[in-house]
Amino acid sequence: DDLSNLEYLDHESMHLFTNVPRLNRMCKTPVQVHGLNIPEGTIVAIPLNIVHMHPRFWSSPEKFRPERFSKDSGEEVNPYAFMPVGLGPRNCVGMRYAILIVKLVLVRLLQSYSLETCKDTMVRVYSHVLSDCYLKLSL
Ligand code: HEM
Repeated sequence: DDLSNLEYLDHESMHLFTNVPRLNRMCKTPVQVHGLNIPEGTIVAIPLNIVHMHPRFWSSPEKFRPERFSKDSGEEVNPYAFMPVGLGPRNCVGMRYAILIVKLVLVRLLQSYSLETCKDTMVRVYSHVLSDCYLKLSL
Protein backbone atom coordinates (compact mmCIF):
# COMPACT_ATOMS: atom_id res chain seq x y z
CA ASP A 1 0.00 0.00 0.00
CA ASP A 2 2.95 2.35 0.41
CA LEU A 3 4.76 2.91 -2.92
CA SER A 4 8.06 3.69 -1.22
CA ASN A 5 8.03 0.18 0.26
CA LEU A 6 8.19 -1.26 -3.28
CA GLU A 7 11.88 -0.43 -3.10
CA TYR A 8 12.37 -3.05 -0.39
CA LEU A 9 10.14 -5.53 -2.23
CA ASP A 10 12.18 -5.52 -5.43
CA HIS A 11 15.46 -5.54 -3.49
CA GLU A 12 14.34 -8.57 -1.50
CA SER A 13 13.06 -10.31 -4.66
CA MET A 14 16.48 -9.88 -6.26
CA HIS A 15 18.15 -10.98 -3.04
CA LEU A 16 16.17 -14.24 -2.82
CA PHE A 17 15.66 -14.91 -6.55
CA THR A 18 19.05 -13.86 -7.91
CA ASN A 19 18.61 -14.30 -11.67
CA VAL A 20 22.23 -13.54 -12.64
CA PRO A 21 24.09 -16.16 -10.59
CA ARG A 22 27.66 -14.94 -11.17
CA LEU A 23 29.80 -11.87 -11.84
CA ASN A 24 33.18 -12.22 -13.52
CA ARG A 25 36.21 -9.97 -13.18
CA MET A 26 39.72 -10.27 -14.55
CA CYS A 27 42.58 -9.76 -12.12
CA LYS A 28 44.66 -6.81 -13.37
CA THR A 29 47.59 -7.33 -10.99
CA PRO A 30 48.72 -10.37 -8.98
CA VAL A 31 47.04 -10.44 -5.55
CA GLN A 32 46.98 -12.64 -2.49
CA VAL A 33 43.64 -13.28 -0.79
CA HIS A 34 43.69 -15.26 2.48
CA GLY A 35 46.99 -16.87 1.47
CA LEU A 36 45.77 -17.75 -2.05
CA ASN A 37 47.87 -16.31 -4.89
CA ILE A 38 45.79 -15.07 -7.81
CA PRO A 39 47.99 -14.37 -10.87
CA GLU A 40 47.41 -11.44 -13.21
CA GLY A 41 44.91 -12.26 -15.98
CA THR A 42 42.94 -14.79 -13.90
CA ILE A 43 39.16 -14.65 -14.33
CA VAL A 44 37.59 -14.53 -10.87
CA ALA A 45 33.93 -15.58 -10.61
CA ILE A 46 31.80 -14.14 -7.82
CA PRO A 47 28.88 -16.50 -7.07
CA LEU A 48 26.06 -14.03 -6.36
CA ASN A 49 23.47 -16.63 -5.40
CA ILE A 50 25.82 -17.93 -2.70
CA VAL A 51 26.90 -14.48 -1.46
CA HIS A 52 23.20 -13.47 -1.31
CA MET A 53 22.45 -16.45 0.94
CA HIS A 54 25.53 -16.32 3.16
CA PRO A 55 24.67 -16.19 6.88
CA ARG A 56 27.85 -14.15 7.52
CA PHE A 57 26.20 -11.23 5.73
CA TRP A 58 22.47 -11.87 6.21
CA SER A 59 20.29 -12.77 9.15
CA SER A 60 17.76 -15.46 8.12
CA PRO A 61 19.00 -15.17 4.51
CA GLU A 62 16.39 -17.59 3.13
CA LYS A 63 13.38 -15.74 4.59
CA PHE A 64 11.42 -13.23 2.49
CA ARG A 65 11.86 -10.08 4.58
CA PRO A 66 11.71 -6.91 2.41
CA GLU A 67 11.95 -4.81 5.56
CA ARG A 68 15.58 -5.86 6.03
CA PHE A 69 16.38 -3.16 3.43
CA SER A 70 14.55 -0.42 5.30
CA LYS A 71 16.68 2.27 6.96
CA ASP A 72 14.68 1.73 10.16
CA SER A 73 15.35 -2.02 10.31
CA GLY A 74 18.60 -1.58 12.25
CA GLU A 75 20.18 -4.10 9.86
CA GLU A 76 22.97 -2.92 7.63
CA VAL A 77 23.21 -4.40 4.15
CA ASN A 78 26.82 -4.75 3.04
CA PRO A 79 26.95 -3.42 -0.57
CA TYR A 80 29.48 -6.12 -1.46
CA ALA A 81 27.05 -8.80 -0.25
CA PHE A 82 24.17 -7.52 -2.41
CA MET A 83 25.06 -7.20 -6.10
CA PRO A 84 22.07 -8.39 -8.19
CA VAL A 85 22.88 -5.83 -10.91
CA GLY A 86 26.65 -5.89 -10.42
CA LEU A 87 28.86 -3.24 -8.91
CA GLY A 88 31.32 -0.60 -10.06
CA PRO A 89 31.79 1.06 -13.46
CA ARG A 90 30.64 -2.06 -15.39
CA ASN A 91 27.41 -2.63 -13.49
CA CYS A 92 24.13 -3.15 -15.33
CA VAL A 93 23.31 -0.24 -17.67
CA GLY A 94 19.65 -1.32 -17.85
CA MET A 95 19.28 -1.44 -14.05
CA ARG A 96 16.98 1.59 -13.62
CA TYR A 97 14.85 0.66 -16.61
CA ALA A 98 14.53 -2.96 -15.42
CA ILE A 99 13.54 -1.93 -11.89
CA LEU A 100 11.01 0.57 -13.24
CA ILE A 101 9.36 -2.15 -15.36
CA VAL A 102 9.29 -4.56 -12.40
CA LYS A 103 7.58 -1.88 -10.28
CA LEU A 104 5.03 -1.09 -13.01
CA VAL A 105 4.15 -4.77 -13.43
CA LEU A 106 3.90 -5.20 -9.67
CA VAL A 107 1.62 -2.16 -9.28
CA ARG A 108 -0.66 -3.31 -12.14
CA LEU A 109 -0.82 -6.83 -10.69
CA LEU A 110 -1.63 -5.62 -7.18
CA GLN A 111 -4.23 -3.17 -8.50
CA SER A 112 -6.12 -5.96 -10.28
CA TYR A 113 -5.52 -9.05 -8.15
CA SER A 114 -5.15 -10.09 -4.58
CA LEU A 115 -2.52 -12.75 -4.07
CA GLU A 116 -2.39 -15.27 -1.30
CA THR A 117 -0.44 -18.44 -0.62
CA CYS A 118 -2.41 -21.65 -0.92
CA LYS A 119 -1.65 -25.40 -0.91
CA ASP A 120 -3.80 -26.62 -3.82
CA THR A 121 -3.15 -24.14 -6.57
CA MET A 122 -1.57 -25.10 -9.90
CA VAL A 123 0.82 -22.13 -10.05
CA ARG A 124 4.12 -23.00 -8.48
CA VAL A 125 6.98 -20.64 -7.74
CA TYR A 126 10.32 -22.32 -8.41
CA SER A 127 13.41 -21.26 -6.58
CA HIS A 128 16.70 -22.69 -5.40
CA VAL A 129 15.97 -21.52 -1.87
CA LEU A 130 12.21 -21.88 -1.42
CA SER A 131 10.25 -25.05 -2.10
CA ASP A 132 6.54 -25.82 -2.05
CA CYS A 133 5.49 -22.20 -2.40
CA TYR A 134 2.19 -21.69 -4.26
CA LEU A 135 0.15 -18.70 -5.34
CA LYS A 136 -3.62 -18.49 -5.78
CA LEU A 137 -4.88 -15.63 -7.92
CA SER A 138 -8.34 -14.20 -7.29
CA LEU A 139 -10.11 -11.28 -8.98
C1 HEM B 1 16.18 -7.46 -13.50
C2 HEM B 1 16.81 -7.28 -14.67
C3 HEM B 1 18.29 -7.25 -14.82
C4 HEM B 1 19.27 -7.78 -14.02
C5 HEM B 1 19.12 -8.57 -12.71
C6 HEM B 1 20.55 -7.46 -14.64
C7 HEM B 1 21.78 -7.82 -14.12
C8 HEM B 1 22.99 -7.52 -14.69
C9 HEM B 1 24.27 -7.88 -14.13
C10 HEM B 1 24.51 -8.65 -12.83
C11 HEM B 1 25.24 -7.41 -14.96
C12 HEM B 1 26.77 -7.55 -14.76
C13 HEM B 1 27.26 -6.32 -14.00
C14 HEM B 1 28.69 -6.44 -13.48
O1 HEM B 1 29.48 -7.24 -13.99
O2 HEM B 1 29.03 -5.70 -12.50
C15 HEM B 1 24.57 -6.73 -16.06
C16 HEM B 1 25.21 -6.09 -17.09
C17 HEM B 1 24.56 -5.49 -18.14
N1 HEM B 1 23.21 -5.32 -18.29
FE1 HEM B 1 21.76 -5.98 -17.02
N2 HEM B 1 20.33 -6.75 -15.79
C18 HEM B 1 18.97 -6.59 -15.94
C19 HEM B 1 18.32 -5.91 -16.95
C20 HEM B 1 18.95 -5.28 -18.00
C21 HEM B 1 18.27 -4.53 -19.05
C22 HEM B 1 16.73 -4.33 -19.11
C23 HEM B 1 19.23 -4.08 -19.90
C24 HEM B 1 19.12 -3.27 -21.14
C25 HEM B 1 18.04 -2.55 -21.45
C26 HEM B 1 20.51 -4.55 -19.39
C27 HEM B 1 21.73 -4.30 -19.99
C28 HEM B 1 22.96 -4.68 -19.47
C29 HEM B 1 24.26 -4.40 -20.13
C30 HEM B 1 24.46 -3.71 -21.49
C31 HEM B 1 25.25 -4.91 -19.29
C32 HEM B 1 26.78 -4.87 -19.51
C33 HEM B 1 27.34 -3.62 -18.85
C34 HEM B 1 28.85 -3.50 -19.05
O3 HEM B 1 29.52 -4.53 -19.27
O4 HEM B 1 29.38 -2.38 -18.94
N3 HEM B 1 20.31 -5.26 -18.23
N4 HEM B 1 23.21 -6.81 -15.86
